[in-house]
Amino acid sequence: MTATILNGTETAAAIKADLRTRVAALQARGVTPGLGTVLVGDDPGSRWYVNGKHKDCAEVGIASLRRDLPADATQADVERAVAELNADPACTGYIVQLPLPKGLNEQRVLELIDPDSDADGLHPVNLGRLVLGVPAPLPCTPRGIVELLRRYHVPIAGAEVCVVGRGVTVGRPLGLLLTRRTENATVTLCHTGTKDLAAHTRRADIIVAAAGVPGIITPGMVRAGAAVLDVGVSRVEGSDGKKHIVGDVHADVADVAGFVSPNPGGVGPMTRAMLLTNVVEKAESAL
Ligand SMILES: Nc1nc(=O)c2c([nH]1)NC[C@@H]1CN(c3ccc(C(=O)N[C@@H](CCC(=O)O)C(=O)O)cc3)C=[N+]21
Repeated sequence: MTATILNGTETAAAIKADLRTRVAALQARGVTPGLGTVLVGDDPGSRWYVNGKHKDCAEVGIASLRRDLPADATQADVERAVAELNADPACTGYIVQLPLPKGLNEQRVLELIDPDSDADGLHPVNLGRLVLGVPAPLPCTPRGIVELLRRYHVPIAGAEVCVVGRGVTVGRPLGLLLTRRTENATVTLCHTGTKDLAAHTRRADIIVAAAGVPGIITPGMVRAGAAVLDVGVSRVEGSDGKKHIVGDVHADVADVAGFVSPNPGGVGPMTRAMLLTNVVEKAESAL
């Protein structure tokens, strides 16, 4: 079997085209949604992600509010940037790019974000709302995964989903999202401490690999025809001495699976599209 590619780049482009129309409708009513970012330091990866988010905003018509702080910014500096964005009426929602440089109290910063300005859906109050089933901005990567599956008509309701990874940005909230009544999947949440990982993945209709362990999902662990989504982001040095991004899914899985998400070009672009969606939805709901 050669798998159908779950093309996140193409799907994200379609979502952005739809958002452009919705932003134009908002602007016609005098509302311009704004996305804020707080970036601390000069980690090239973080800088690249934040630049990408502002490029996306420009494409869709969302205003960009950027707070770039130097690597030696103090806890008070970061907290001031957060307080400014909380108070800025032009800021529909914002994110604090993670990880923050060492020495800064990340948890404290995240808790200072106004939950109603949290574009990431990662504030403790919004994660709590997800647990309770109360409307809230949804975490972008889990939402992007569900949206990608939907657009390729991969059945979710009643499906056995094996999530590999218990991280706060992907695995854990994805389990919560997929088990809501509206998604109605059965989820097994595995992680690097799972005794017999293959026994769990082999039963799954959908495998989401978000452990951050290169190649942890091999062809023998995948049921024929299953959907396999690769969310792993590991930077490893190639034979050319350059750093490359490698995912959690072995390339040969595409010979067994029914659907695979490429990496890059799969869940990453969907994450960005869902961040924009959260901002546009918030602006629409405030009308
Ligand atoms: N507050 C916060 N919110 C985040 O959502 C957040 C964060 N911090 N910190 C870092 C992670 C990582 N992340 C990615 C988003 C898009 C791609 C993406 O679009 N990747 C492309 C290109 C990858 C490449 O070539 O480097 C792709 O997968 O095709 C990747 C990674 C969001 N994160």
